[in-house]
Amino acid sequence: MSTLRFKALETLPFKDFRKDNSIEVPVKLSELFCQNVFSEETMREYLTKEAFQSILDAMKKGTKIQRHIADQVAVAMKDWAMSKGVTHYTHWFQPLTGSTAEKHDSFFTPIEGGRAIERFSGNLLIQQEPDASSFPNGGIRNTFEARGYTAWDPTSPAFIMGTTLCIPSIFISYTGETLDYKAPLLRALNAVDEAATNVMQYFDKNVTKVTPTLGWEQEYFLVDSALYQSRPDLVLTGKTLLGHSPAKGQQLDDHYFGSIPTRVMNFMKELEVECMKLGIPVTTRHNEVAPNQFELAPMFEEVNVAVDHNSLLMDVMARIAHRHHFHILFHEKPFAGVNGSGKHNNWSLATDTGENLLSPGKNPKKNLQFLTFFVNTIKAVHEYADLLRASIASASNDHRLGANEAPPAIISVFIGSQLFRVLEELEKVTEGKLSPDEKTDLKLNVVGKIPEILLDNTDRNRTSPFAFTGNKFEIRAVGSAANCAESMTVMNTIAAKQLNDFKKEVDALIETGLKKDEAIFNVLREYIKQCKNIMFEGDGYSDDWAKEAEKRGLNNLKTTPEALKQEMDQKFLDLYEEIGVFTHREVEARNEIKLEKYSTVIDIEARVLSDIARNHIIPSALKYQNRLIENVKGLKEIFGDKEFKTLAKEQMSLIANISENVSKIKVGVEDLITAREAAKAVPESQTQAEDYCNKVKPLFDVIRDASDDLEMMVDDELWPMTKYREMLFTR
Ligand SMILES: NC(=O)CC[C@H](N)C(=O)O
Repeated sequence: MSTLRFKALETLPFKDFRKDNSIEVPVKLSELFCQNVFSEETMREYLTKEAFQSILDAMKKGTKIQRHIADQVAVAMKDWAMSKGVTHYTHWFQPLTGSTAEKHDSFFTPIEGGRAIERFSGNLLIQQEPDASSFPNGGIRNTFEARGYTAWDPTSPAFIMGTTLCIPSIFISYTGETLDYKAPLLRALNAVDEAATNVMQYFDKNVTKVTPTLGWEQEYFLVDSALYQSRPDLVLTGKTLLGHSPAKGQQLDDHYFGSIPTRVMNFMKELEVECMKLGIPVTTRHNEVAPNQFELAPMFEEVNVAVDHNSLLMDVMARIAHRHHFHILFHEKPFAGVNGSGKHNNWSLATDTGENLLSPGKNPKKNLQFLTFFVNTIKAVHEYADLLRASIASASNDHRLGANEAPPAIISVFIGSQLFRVLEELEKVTEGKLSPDEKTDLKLNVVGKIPEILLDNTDRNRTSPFAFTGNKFEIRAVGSAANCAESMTVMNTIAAKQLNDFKKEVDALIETGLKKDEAIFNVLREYIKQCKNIMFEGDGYSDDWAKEAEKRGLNNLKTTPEALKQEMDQKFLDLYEEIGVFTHREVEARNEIKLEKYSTVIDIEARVLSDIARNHIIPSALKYQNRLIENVKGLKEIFGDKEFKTLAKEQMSLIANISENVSKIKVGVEDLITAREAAKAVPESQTQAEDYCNKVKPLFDVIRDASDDLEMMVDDELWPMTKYREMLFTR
């Protein structure tokens, strides 16, 4: 028993340090809230009135911060941070690598006479110039203009991690193109603010700002770190590339919402304390459906801050997990045969007068307002479904979509049968002017009924990629490893475009002499007719739905390369330019980056799988086969030619079976290597990704099937790979 698997398992027998790693948690978590954040309250304390007002204006109205104010803010930030033991600062940003980036610089500055001081200035706060040549740029940056800039985003508060002051920032190229997730998101958020505020003038002239909100739900797996280290596939790819499913998985539904294992609870508690200090308002924790799968969710926040908080959280989670001897898996499908992990994005729009625009109100006017934003959102998804699909595309999410409570790749909208009936009523609204009777009927019996309906809206559909859940839309298709900024940029861009179009159409009807409400009803009626085909209430996994969706003209972009190809449609390029979110060049660059990433991920998986198959699986299978051969030989020696044939029948069939699977693996690996090399040599990224998807990836199954069969034959004591049972049920 010399394999890594057994060494890892030996460390497990629940040594005390693994069991009791609990920390003291104050009863009032609220006391910790924002302790490490340069929050509004802290700013009020540390800044002059003028500087404080200027930051508030920047946050709320997007006004520019003047240089002398930035200097004051920098000094205040430094003083506050130093009072908490901070020595360094960093522009904290989110490049297209998928993780966060930080380069720490010290406040320490030598001055004349062998002396030194701690210094931080407005210049350094506003802009940094990281050596950025190694970040993904999709060909935007040539090496001769390799500089990139990070610029302070005053709309997301600075925070302290360890002994470093982190300043949320955007990341752009020397030539001004965005190279991160935040910069385009901010553009999309501004666009939807403007569009929604304009539409709100029909309903409430006091509204001067609309802020999109996001509440994400983060699903994840925890695996004992020793077991994790024993699986080269988990370490190098974040997922298991082989492994027979255990007899017991999630069939009994006994993990979901079950009592949280002590060691996990200790991890969660420490995590929550850290989140509180960082101002991440986490409120919910529970066991998810798959064994060793969990979820954490905060209160919703403004989208920009929510996105930053999610990126920050993922970083913090990984670190705290290590302290509890866990490794956290954010991969969307680390284990075959059980649920994968999503990051459902709950999206809505909030006004500066305190209203949620996707929540129906107390009177017919408010309900028409609700319907306006509700129908426009559905219409936006209808028009730009493929873009939404592309925003959630990744090699890892491909494994998750379409099974185990994750939605399929066909984008549809679920609103529940009762709201669906309301829309059907609205479809019947008369064209042009409405009679007084019809108006009253609409007010009382259709629009007026909405609040009641929603009170009773218990419909849930876990197979829907985009579901209305009473006062928000839940984008269920987003993967657990994704940066929510991607889907949020698309969501807010398409909502902005749709609301702009709506405003134009309603205004045009008002010009022809219709009353405002009549004009709105008329436009909504047409929208409902146009986008009915994207609404679907049934089972998203059924073959019937795939057929029906095709009839309805909805795309079923099953794989990332298909989705990314669609992203380059002229309609989408024009949309981005019109709303001012991306230039054509930026979209092309991002598309290129995603394609390259896809191919690279599959390439790495192919290599890891080949290595494991040849260096771990085949040798162990042969070792066991040799044992069997020895056994057969022994039987022959003892019992003689005739009798041994009956006695050794099982062993001989096993020997043959092992050989068959070993050859399948051997041939599979050879084919995989050939296909991988061919795909690697393809120069054009789209074709290359398609080759990796269609010619390389399918070969994984051949190897995996043979290996998983062997796992069931080979003596447990000789099997080198830590088993699913061990990874999923060690807590
Ligand atoms: N209960 C749930 O909502 C499960 C969701 C599922 N884990 C997903 O992949 O999205």
